[in-house]
Amino acid sequence: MAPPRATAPRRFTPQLEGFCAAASGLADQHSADAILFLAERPIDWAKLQEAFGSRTLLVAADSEDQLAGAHDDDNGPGFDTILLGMNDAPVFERLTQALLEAVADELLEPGSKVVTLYSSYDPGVIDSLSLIHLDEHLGRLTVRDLRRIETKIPMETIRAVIDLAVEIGREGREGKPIGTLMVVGDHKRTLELSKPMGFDPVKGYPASERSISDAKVRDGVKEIAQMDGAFIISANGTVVAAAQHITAPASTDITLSKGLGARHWTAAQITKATEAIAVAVSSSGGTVRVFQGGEVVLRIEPLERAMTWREFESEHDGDKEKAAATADAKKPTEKKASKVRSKTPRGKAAKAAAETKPDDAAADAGG
Ligand SMILES: Nc1ncnc2c1ncn2[C@@H]1O[C@H](COP(=O)(O)OP(=O)(O)OP(=O)(O)O)[C@@H](O)[C@H]1O
Repeated sequence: MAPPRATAPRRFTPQLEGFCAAASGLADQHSADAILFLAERPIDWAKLQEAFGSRTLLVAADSEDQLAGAHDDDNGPGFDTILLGMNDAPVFERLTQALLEAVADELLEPGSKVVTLYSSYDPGVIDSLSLIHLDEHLGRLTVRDLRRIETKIPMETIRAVIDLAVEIGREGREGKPIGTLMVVGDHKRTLELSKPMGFDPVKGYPASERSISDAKVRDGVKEIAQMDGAFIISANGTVVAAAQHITAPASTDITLSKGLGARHWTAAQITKATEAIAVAVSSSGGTVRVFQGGEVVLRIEPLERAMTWREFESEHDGDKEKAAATADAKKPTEKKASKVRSKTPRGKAAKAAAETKPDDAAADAGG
């Protein structure tokens, strides 16, 4: 394990000044959307802001100590901050996580260009600069990303459901976009918080004919997804019920971005009330959002290139996690994915996105 990084304030050295100027120049030359500063200790934040002028600056760090004074509620300059808690991870993993979280918190668009400033050779000294195109960088969804969704539900089931959701979001049905909601795991409790909306098309079929690992069942799910309501899927991947109205209680400590309606609030609420994971496909745009514990933990954008489940080799424990290339990855028009873990203090931009409370959403959705 790496030693904890020092948190004594860093001097604004001529080298740091030089890197800030270089980052600003690079950002201007490439019309970058933001500059991400990976801080390892507090800094003269006012000077940092001065160095970047009106350019959008995000500050990421592993601990609150390292961000001391950088928040807008600290009488500091008020940067958007991202808390990582990945002290012993290699710098490129921390950068990736910072970018993913910035997308999750809507501080960055998934297709943004970002100049990053960080320390890679000399701990605590800013000595490196990169220009990152998020489309390319976040397009590789790793098994490790999914492992961050801590759950008892087998990864195979989660991956199969996400693959299916991504297909539904991309393809729609008969040329029309469709949205849907799939609630996975903790199905007994979820059933208690649901009621049929009418005809349940999977009722009466034996469990062996309702497994989402079966291509025919996946086709059936795509067909049924046009109907109102949610699918309830057990942890082992059996479609337990379809066209269900989820009646999970509204929770006051859920916040979602403005624009997300009843389907997404339902996903947040059912995952707050149970151990389930919910996968929502938006009918407007095909974005897939994965919810756990009442919040979005993964967002997959309907981008142009293939989504790949990349084999990931852990640098920490030597574990080699096999991600079989899915059938999806071989299809020519597949989407790319970006990953989200919402555990950061939400920044200014996210707040500016005027988050709504459940009651507002219910009103928006007409009930
Ligand atoms: N409590 C619920 N249980 C199951 N399905 C629901 C529930 N609430 C809404 N839905 C489904 O979500 C559909 C879309 O609702 P709404 O447009 O308000 O959601 P949304 O979050 O804005 O999703 P989208 O981005 O797809 O429009 C409804 O027609 C219904 O099928």
